[in-house]
Amino acid sequence: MPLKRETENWMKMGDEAEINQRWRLILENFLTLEECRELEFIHKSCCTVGYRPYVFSTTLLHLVVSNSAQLIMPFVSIRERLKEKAEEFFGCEYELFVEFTGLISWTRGARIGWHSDDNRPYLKQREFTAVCYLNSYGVDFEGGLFHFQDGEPKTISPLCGDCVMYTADSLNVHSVDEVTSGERLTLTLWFTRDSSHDEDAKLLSLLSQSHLHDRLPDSCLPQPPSCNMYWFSPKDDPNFKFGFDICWARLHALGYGIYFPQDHSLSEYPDLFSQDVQLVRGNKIFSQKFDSILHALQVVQFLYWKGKELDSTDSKEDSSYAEGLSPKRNVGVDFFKSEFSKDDALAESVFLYASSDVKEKQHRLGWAKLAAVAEAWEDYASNLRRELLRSFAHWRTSQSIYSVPYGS
Ligand SMILES: O=C(O)CCC(=O)C(=O)O
Ligand SMILES: [Fe+2]
Repeated sequence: MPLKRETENWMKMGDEAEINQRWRLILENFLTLEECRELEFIHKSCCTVGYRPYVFSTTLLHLVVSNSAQLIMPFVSIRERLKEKAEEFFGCEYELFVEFTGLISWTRGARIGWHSDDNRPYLKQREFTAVCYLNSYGVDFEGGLFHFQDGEPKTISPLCGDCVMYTADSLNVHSVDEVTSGERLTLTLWFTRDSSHDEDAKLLSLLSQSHLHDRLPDSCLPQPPSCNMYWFSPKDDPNFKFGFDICWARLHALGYGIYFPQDHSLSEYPDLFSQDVQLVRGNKIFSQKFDSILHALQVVQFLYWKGKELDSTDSKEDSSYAEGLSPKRNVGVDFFKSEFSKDDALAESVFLYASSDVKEKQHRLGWAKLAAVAEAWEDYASNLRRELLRSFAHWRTSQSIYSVPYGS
C-alpha cells in the first residue's frame, strides 16, 4: 500500500482515538520550500561535527556563540508553530518548553538503530520529538528511510517540508537506515515539560552576554569559538592529522579553493582558521578578502541559495573582480589545501553530492555575481540582526523566544 494512504488511514484512526492514545502524527508540507532552503543555507554555512560519526549539526546555541545569532531568526516562527502543534495534538496546551533545536545532517555511513529518544538517564526530560525533513529521499540522498518498530506508519520516506511528531518514550521505538549517498537534512526539536531544560532560557542568557549591540554590519561576521568543532576526523585526532575541515570541504565540493594573503608565519591550520582569506576557482583568485573561511563559506552558500534570484551583474566585468593566479600563489593554494584536508577522498565522499552540476552552475555565475552576492549576504545578515535586536527587547521581558509582531 502506498505510504500516503497508510498515513491517511492512520490519521483517521488517530482522530477517533482517546487523547492518551495519541502518540504520533505526520504533517505533510508543514514547512514551505523556501523555509527548507533557508535552513539548508544556514546548515551548510554553519554546521559543526555532530554527535555521531558522519553526522553534522547546527544548534541555536552554536549560532549564538559563533557570532551568527541573527541566524536564529528564521527558526523562531517555525519553532513556535511546532510547539503549538505538539501541544494541541498531545493535549498539553501551554505546558511545553523547547528542550533542543538543531539542524542535523547525515552523510554516507550515518545510521541509527532501534531506540527511543528518551533512552538515557540524562534524556528523561524529553517528552515529544518533532523531525522536519528539509530535503528528499531519492533526490538529495539515498538510504536514510525512517522506521517505527510497531504500528503505522511503518516506514517514512523523508520528503522536503514534511514533519513527523511522536512521543519520545518506548511507544515510539524507531530507527534510520544507513545513508548511502548525498546529505540527509532535518530540523529536529525535542519538547519537555521540565522548565529547567528550557532552551529559551539558555539562549537568552547567552544572547545577553554576546555582542549584539556592536556596530552593524561588521557585527554579523561569524567568529568560530574553536576550529576543533569544524574538524572532521574518523578517529580521535587532537592534532588535525587525519580527516578535513568541514568549511574547506564544503567550498571544495562547490569548486572553490582558498588562499591566505597575510603573513605566512601563521601557516598552520588552527591559526589559519580565523585569518582573512581569498577564494580561488580554476586559475583565478577573487580580489575581495573575507574575514575568515566561515565568512567566505556563508557568502558562497548564499550564492547557492539566492544566486538565481539576484539581479545578474554583467559577467564581462569579471576581470575587475578577479585576477590570474600567479605560480607563486598557486603553490600557496596547494599548501593551504594540505593544511585543511588530510584526506581529499574522504572529504569528497562525505560532501560531493550532485557536485558537477552544482559546480557548473557556480562557474556560470561568475565573479561579478559573487561580489554582488557578498553585498546581498551583508544586507540579509544586517536585516536579521536588526530584527533580532527588536525582538530581544521583548524576549528579555517575557523570558521566552517568540515571533514579536510589528508595532509591539
Ligand atoms: O532524522 C530522523 O528521521 C530521526 C533521527 C533520530 O531518530 C534521532 O536523532 O534520534
Ligand atoms: Fe530518534
